[in-house]
Amino acid sequence: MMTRDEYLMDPNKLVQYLQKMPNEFTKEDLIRYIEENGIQMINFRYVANDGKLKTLNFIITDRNHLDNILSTGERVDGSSLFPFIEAGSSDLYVIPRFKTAFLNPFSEVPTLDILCSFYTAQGEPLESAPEHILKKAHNCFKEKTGMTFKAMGELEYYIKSTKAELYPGEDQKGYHDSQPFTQWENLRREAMVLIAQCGGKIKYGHSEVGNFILREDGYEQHEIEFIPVEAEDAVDQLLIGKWIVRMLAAREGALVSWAPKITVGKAGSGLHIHMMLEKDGQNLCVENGKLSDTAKKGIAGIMDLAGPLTAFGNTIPTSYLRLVPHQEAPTYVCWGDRNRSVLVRVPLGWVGASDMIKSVNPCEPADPRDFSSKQTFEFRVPDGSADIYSLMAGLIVAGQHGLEMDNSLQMAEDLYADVDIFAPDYKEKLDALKQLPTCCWESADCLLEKREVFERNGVFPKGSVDAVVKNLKLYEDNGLNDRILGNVDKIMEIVDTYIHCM
Ligand SMILES: NC(=O)CC[C@H](N)C(=O)O
Repeated sequence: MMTRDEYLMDPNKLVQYLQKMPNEFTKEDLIRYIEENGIQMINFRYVANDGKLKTLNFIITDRNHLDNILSTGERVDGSSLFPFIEAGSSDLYVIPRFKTAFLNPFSEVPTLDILCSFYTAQGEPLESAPEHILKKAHNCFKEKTGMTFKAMGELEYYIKSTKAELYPGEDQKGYHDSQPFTQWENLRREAMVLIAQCGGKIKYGHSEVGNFILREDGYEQHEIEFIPVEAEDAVDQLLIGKWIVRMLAAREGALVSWAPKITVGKAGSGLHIHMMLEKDGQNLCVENGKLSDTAKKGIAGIMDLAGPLTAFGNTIPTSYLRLVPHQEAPTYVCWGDRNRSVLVRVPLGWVGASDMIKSVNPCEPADPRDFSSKQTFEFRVPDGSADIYSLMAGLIVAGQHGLEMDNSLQMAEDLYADVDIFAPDYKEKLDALKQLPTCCWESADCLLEKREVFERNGVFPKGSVDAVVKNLKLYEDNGLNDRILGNVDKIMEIVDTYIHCM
């Protein structure tokens, strides 16, 4: 086994150490690591209200300066980062979270990046910062339920292809394509390596359904999926993942888009979130080989708040072009197993998998417990326009809401759909189901209607719900919503001009 010292002296081992002992990593460890590994720069990275990754560079020339920034963070202009902060009293502090440190894979000189939290000039956490809201939501969840909320995201994106003359793939049939039918597998693989080096836990990567080969400037769709970790880490990993994919694409002169929909009638890009509820290291989503009541209650909470959750997860007009039937995106509030037409999907249960494995590899009988530990439930509504910190906080609130509601199990039973909900013989049941909002305005109204649930226990401060609502309503007020929804044939140009999403 490597010792703490050996880990800290090897630049490539930093991530492994931090994953083992994240909370024991001190400022002294960091300084030692920086000095022993010849780190020349530090980047503070943070996310304010627009969901974008921000950067502040420091060059390390003097030990006192280094000690200083690590101890007290740095002052920044809050009014340029958060719309609700006034220029008159705008100073904020960004304080590095040591356990998030990673070696920047793109820097010219050895550089350490550290994610930061926002604090006020009085030294209090900035209540309305999404990262802080997420922490509050998770702490409250842990305290009230005794469980840990784990999650992982699926990053779906389009990347612009150059014309593939030799091996054009088939339009909208890109799922799990291999090179050379897909042009950007290398970039995806490189991204996976770099994300892992920066601390991301990845499950797999593959090419997705949506590829447009009929256009001169075709697009290919890809996906990178993570492994469940604590909610805060899951979000940090998605943030870094998006940044790495975009950086690699920029290096190739290729455009990456997280836009929810780039052509109507073709596959959109989602940001599905899988969730898992854990206690003492045990996944509580499975009980006696079946989906547990705990998981069903969590699912009910998410269904009950599905409308308001779109306010955090589907934040731009094109988000609502994605939520249409027959495109593997949800439109109605219901849940099911293995079913991609529903709002919450319970992926393939692994009950019985032990026999399956034994029959393929006779000498490797599988332990069924290994499979039940993987069980998650997946919220399929969000897309790349999500402010992922607020969205995750919202999901935690919704999960807790479901565990506390009296009628959760009844609701789960009533809203269970075991078939394709768009099949003709399901019509009557379909008509009885609640629909998701169809534009930003409606999602803002849904959030306003349920704001009390999100504001409960002080998780979302009042001003932050208002800021989310204001942003959503702006699209109607400035006419962008009408321009997009009234010109769906031109959506590509409009999307190109305005929105490629965080
Ligand atoms: N395989 C899938 O689940 C595809 C999802 C789909 N691209 C979406 O918009 O959500």
